Amino acid sequence: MLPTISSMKSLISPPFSPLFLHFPNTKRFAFLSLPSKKLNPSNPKFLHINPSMPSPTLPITSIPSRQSHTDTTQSSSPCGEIHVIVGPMFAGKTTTLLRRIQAESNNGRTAAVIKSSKDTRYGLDSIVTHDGMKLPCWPLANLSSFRQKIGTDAYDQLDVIGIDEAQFFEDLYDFCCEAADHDGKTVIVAGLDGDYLRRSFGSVLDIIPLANSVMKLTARCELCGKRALFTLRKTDETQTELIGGADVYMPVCRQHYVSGQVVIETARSVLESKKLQCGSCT
Ligand SMILES: Nc1ncnc2c1ncn2[C@@H]1O[C@H](COP(=O)(O)OP(=O)(O)O)[C@@H](O)[C@H]1O
Ligand SMILES: Cc1cn([C@H]2C[C@H](O)[C@@H](COP(=O)(O)O)O2)c(=O)[nH]c1=O
Ligand SMILES: [Zn+2]
Repeated sequence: MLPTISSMKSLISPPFSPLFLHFPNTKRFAFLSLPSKKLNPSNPKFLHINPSMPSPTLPITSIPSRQSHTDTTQSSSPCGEIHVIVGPMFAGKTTTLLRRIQAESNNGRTAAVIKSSKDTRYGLDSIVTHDGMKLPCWPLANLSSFRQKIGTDAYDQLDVIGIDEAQFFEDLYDFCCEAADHDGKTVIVAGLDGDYLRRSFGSVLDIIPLANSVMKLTARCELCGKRALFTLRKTDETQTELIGGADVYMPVCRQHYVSGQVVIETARSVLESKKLQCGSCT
């Protein structure tokens, strides 16, 4: 069963700033406020996205190990990286982003995480996964405001920038170019590749040519348990951007996406013809 917001609160210990810089005698990984059982590397959930979920479908390339990271402090010209995590809703994108950020932080790198301020589901200043893991973040309307929001000095000291809900940022491409190519940051981006109609969503697919690695995750089809590649919208709303969770969306396999869309579209046209008939009665 998914945790409710109130039960999630009991998992949360949020006294941390979204950005932890070099504090003497302070381990920088402390800034993650995850349930401790999930932070324990001996817990199988730590190493695998979720035993209840299928493993990721073939990554185009896998995210490289820490050893392969360029040490930007040794280099005269900064050399950043871009890693992209995509998939339908409930696939574990936020979970993966969060674990990756934690791993970077454990390796002594300084990290900050950004999410879109459009998503106010769990309060503005936290990223929360569908199963209740949480970390502080910078809620922003656009990425170009990030440097000014955290301050230039803090930005310069950052090694790693995580971006969640990347589909909502119009300036994703320019920000990633600038951060990785010019500023030497490692940028880890998580977002939906497709919307509920399986159309390319925002600029997520545009940054694939910039990326060091791309990982497509899958969820479990809510109707048959097979790998879910797509997100089905259960309501009749048609705008592209519609914030919601399991109340509005469900992960589905290809077969159930197609049959689900047929059901939803048939229901919609029946309702519309009923409305028309009613209108002609009066
Ligand atoms: N149909 C579902 N409804 C609600 N939660 C789900 C569903 N399927 C999987 N989950 C949970 O969501 C978790 C993934 O959450 P999260 O990392 O926030 O995914 P994403 O960012 O891809 O939407 C899974 O580990 C699982 O516990
Ligand atoms: C498919 C689809 C999703 N959205 C919204 C719904 C959620 O608020 C986010 C996705 O969150 P997650 O971390 O990937 O679970 O995007 C939307 O606005 N339009 C869509 O078509
Ligand atoms: Zn299915």
